[in-house]
Amino acid sequence: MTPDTALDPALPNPLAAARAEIDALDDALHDLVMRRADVVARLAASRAKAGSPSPLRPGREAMILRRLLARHHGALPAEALVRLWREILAASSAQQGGFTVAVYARSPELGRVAREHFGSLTPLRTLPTAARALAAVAAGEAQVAILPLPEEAEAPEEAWWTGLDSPCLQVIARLPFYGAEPRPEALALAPGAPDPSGADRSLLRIETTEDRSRAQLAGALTTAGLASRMMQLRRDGGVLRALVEVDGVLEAGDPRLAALPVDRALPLGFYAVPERGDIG
Ligand SMILES: O=C(O)C(=O)C[C@]1(C(=O)O)C=C[C@@H](O)C=C1
Repeated sequence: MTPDTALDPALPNPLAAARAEIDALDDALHDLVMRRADVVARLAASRAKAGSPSPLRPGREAMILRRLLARHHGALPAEALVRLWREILAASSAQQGGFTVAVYARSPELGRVAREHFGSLTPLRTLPTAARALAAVAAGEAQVAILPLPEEAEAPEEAWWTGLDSPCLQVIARLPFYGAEPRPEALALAPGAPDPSGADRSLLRIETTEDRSRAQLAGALTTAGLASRMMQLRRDGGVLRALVEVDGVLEAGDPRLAALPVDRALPLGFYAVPERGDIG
């Protein structure tokens, strides 16, 4: 079967011929999807991932999507490819026991971002605050929390990162993973460490009781080998807290943290750098 840009007018019924070709392709796709699910079933039965709170591996998912996007061509929009695979990956997690997602949908768009990422069948629980979503995960009622990406201008009570109890809960993904359309962004948090994707960024909370300027903190971070891509500052009583984004994977025990002249430097997790491709 050679791909063509037009139906073949030489055929007695070009529409029927194209539909027969689509039916054959659907059967081949269906066979492959069923084969993929068999491999996932073997993976689940092998207990290779036993003991983890959920089957979700966002770093591995990011690697799969990046690889497919890099080889993608033709008429199917890349965004449609990602939507198809998000459903496949969600179904694959469901096959392995699944998980529930607690969403602080500060805006309806954020709920939509969560739904698109986790597919149409993953249970989503919408909660009225970030604290309630985090508490649902801490209590085991959900395995993943979706919270708005922090912004410096937001009200103090919205700044959930200032009290995040890491490493009990860590940032594991940034949503949406793909798409050029402006949408509110979210972070996914879960118990346990995230899995690296090969192109990641980490979040770090630093705390100090000394009065430091943004430039002083940025300088100290650079000296320690942790040049910040983004920094948000909060002053609360006598404590200055900064949320810092750095390139790469930063985990507890990293020697660069000990070099920082602050009272506390707490890694909050990391996420696969989203693919911001053009949507044709
Ligand atoms: O690789 C795994 O650990 C899997 O569980 C398989 C798989 C997949 O379907 O490719 C499913 C869910 C994970 O989030 C990542 C990948």
